[in-house]
Amino acid sequence: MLWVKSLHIISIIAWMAGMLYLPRLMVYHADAEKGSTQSETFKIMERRLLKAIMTPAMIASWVFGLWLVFGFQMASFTDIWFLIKFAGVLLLSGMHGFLARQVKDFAKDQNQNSAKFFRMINEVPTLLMVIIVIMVVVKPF
Ligand code: HEM
Repeated sequence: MLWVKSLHIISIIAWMAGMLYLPRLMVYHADAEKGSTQSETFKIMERRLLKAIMTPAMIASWVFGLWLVFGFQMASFTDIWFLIKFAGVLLLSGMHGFLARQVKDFAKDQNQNSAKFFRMINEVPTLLMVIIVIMVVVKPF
């Protein structure tokens, strides 16, 4: 079980690193001139971060997390802390999908959102992470 938990935490660190960094890249990308070398470099950085790191890390986080639940009965859907954590994880996964959509829009030079928008969006994964970690470690409910 501790091996699976370690793999769970390792994959979450990789996923979260991307979830915190990708919107930050977009803050700068939104202000870069379309077609400029800088904008093209951001496109490559965003695509690689998403495809090579974030998506595999998200899948691994889910696999190891669900393994802890169903393989080792570490949590139950009747535990309030777990329901709150699970809701946080669903929102985080939704945010991942939203960012993947933004990467596609940037790749087509069709981004409509401002740097300020991405700066605000950048806070969402941080907030969700705080809630999720408190739920799973403190288990206050
Ligand atoms: C993807 C779906 C996920 C599922 C099904 C899941 C499920 C679980 C379960 C059952 C445990 C063991 C609980 C315990 O030790 O009592 C656990 C541990 C943990 N999870 Fe997740 N998790 C998921 C995603 C996440 C995410 C996104 C984060 C952080 C942002 C996270 C952070 C942690 C941490 C830090 C631990 C270790 C807690 C401890 O050992 O005290 N998990 N997870």
